[in-house]
Amino acid sequence: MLTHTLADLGWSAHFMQQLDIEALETLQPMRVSAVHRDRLEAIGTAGPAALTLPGGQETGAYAIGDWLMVEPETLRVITLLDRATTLARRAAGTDARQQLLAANVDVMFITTSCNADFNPRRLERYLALAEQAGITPVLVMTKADGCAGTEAREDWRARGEALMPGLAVQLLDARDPAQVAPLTDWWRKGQTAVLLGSSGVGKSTLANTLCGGAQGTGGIREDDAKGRHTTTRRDFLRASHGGWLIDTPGLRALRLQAAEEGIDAVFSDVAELAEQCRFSDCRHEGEPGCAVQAAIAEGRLEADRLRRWQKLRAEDRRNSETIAEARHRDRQFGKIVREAMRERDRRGKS
Ligand SMILES: Nc1nc2c(ncn2[C@@H]2O[C@H](COP(=O)(O)OP(=O)(O)OP(=O)(O)O)[C@@H](O)[C@H]2O)c(=O)[nH]1
Ligand SMILES: [Zn+2]
Repeated sequence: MLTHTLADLGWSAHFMQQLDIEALETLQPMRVSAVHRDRLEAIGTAGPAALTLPGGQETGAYAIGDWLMVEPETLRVITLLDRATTLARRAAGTDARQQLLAANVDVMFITTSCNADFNPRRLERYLALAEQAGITPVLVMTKADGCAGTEAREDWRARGEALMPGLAVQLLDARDPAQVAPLTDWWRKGQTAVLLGSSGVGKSTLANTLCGGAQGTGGIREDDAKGRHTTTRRDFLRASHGGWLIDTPGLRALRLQAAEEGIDAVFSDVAELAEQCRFSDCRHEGEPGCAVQAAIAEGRLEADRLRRWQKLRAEDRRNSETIAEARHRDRQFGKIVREAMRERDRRGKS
């Protein structure tokens, strides 16, 4: 059986410093590799294990990639360590609760193709998400083999690089291991990456090339309890260079929320200009002394980029407001419940 050191699994000072000597001597760190409704799967230096939760706890509070301190004999989860990074999304429908998708992610491979899939608005959303979460984004542009010549390739690269100042961009054929290998420049041994991108851009192909055929697209075949073959998807994959890839369906299409700082990081060129406007509440719509409009007039900034920044900020504000409103509603509901209980107590006493 393949065993890993803690460093192989992504352990770092961030987690170490949360522990005292006693915890280090008596408990064992393990990393969550799968979250099921009733149990967790995790990997430690002694290998993989299924873990039980302390009485009555649900697995919803845990995410793939989490670090836990576990009692070695009983395999009981004792503590969940503070995350270095968190990826979450709003639960479906009107429910504004957060659904955890992945924890302790270092790199986000934002995947698009050198064709009509390339959509700045969508890609900027993903970039803002990464920036907001403190995860390094890398733009992976697949199907570069379809480009007609070097000029076309460089054209695509330039379009990728224009999405955010300083963005790392990699053009490649997702099926070719040699072209995929440079991604490890941003994704070292023990580090954890996620794949984001729309359907058909080559995420499964990329996962396959990165992690070796068996673990990618179709999942692995396992015998279930009745001896049947079942194909299970694995969401926590080990790449050949020793990095980890979290590839869960929920992650593949994330929506933006409460990401104002992330958005401004992606549009730092526009945000910096906006700070130089004469009026601090400048709407950049023709007010005097508008540095943004001046930059557009001088050809230093694309007018489209300003529009996309404004739209994204507005969208984020809308989504974030609904969360705040939902929290308010929850508090109101809690108040009603407490009042009802007090009323019941009063009646009980009289
Ligand atoms: N020529 C070429 N084809 C590619 C490349 N990457 C992916 N493909 C092909 O594109 C198709 C879609 O790739 P997938 O890996 O299934 O895409 P996906 O992003 O996983 O799609 P979903 O599972 O729907 O999210 C497949 O036929 C791949 O073989 C590439 O870099 N070059
Ligand atoms: Zn302005």
